[in-house]
Amino acid sequence: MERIPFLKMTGSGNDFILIDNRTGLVPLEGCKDFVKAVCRRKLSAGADGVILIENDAECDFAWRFYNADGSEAEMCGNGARCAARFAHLRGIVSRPSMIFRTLAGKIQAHVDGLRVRVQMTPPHGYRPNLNVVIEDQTLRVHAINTGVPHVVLFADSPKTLSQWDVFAVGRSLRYHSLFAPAGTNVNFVAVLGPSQLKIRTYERGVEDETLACGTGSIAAALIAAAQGLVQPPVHVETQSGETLVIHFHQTEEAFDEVFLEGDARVVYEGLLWSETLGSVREKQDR
Ligand SMILES: N[C@@H](CCC[C@H](N)C(=O)O)C(=O)O
Repeated sequence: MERIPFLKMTGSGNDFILIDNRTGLVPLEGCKDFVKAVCRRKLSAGADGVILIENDAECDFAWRFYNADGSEAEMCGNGARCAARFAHLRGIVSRPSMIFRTLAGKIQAHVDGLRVRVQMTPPHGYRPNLNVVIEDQTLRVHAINTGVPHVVLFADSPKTLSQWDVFAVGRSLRYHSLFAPAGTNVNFVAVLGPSQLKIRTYERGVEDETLACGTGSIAAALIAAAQGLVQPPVHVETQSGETLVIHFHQTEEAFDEVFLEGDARVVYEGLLWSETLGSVREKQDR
């Protein structure tokens, strides 16, 4: 394999490896192993996911988004913000406004320096007030699909939120039969004010708590609004300490005009060497 140029970017603590794949440097078939290898922290560049920028006949570009475990996801809000800034920085799209294709649908984005705002596809599959039994406790959760599936649980206070065992509870809900076969991302949320939330997210495909999740923050804002707890625009404080802003219109039947806004930063640029990928693969195979 040749050396592959990439940018490492972070969307509020959700980190990604972005590759301009318009010439097919990374073959899409069988790229699960490649993704798993490059996302392994300490053994490679390490990231929550990989974004491949591809050609598209109709949009400015298309993307393929992969979680760290190699699974492909329909959407990623923080990744979408990084992809838009990457496309602008790399001259793939010279205009600050662009449209790109994802498996969830077309995404419009606007880049203003570090700040990127993306318009999301319409949320669907809202299932409020589900009582879910895990081990000896019954949890009240609310489900929604904001491009990928999410559930939201509300904590009584920021202190309760900080004490929650996000890994254990998140993992139990992620694999709960109620959300099978796709599984779900799991968001733990505290209300801080009339337009302010704090969030912790267990991410499907990373299989751990991440420092931020864009579609999860949107799910939290929409569900909190539906429950009468907040009003837009909603500021969501993530585990990285950075804040995401969620804009939307709420009607009696639906939410529309849903936007996610926040910073998308470049951490470094580099070349992936195949020797690293090879050694990681050998270790995984053992
Ligand atoms: N972190 C992302 C969501 C990425 C996809 C997710 N892990 C899944 O597989 O559903 C975001 O910022 O939205």
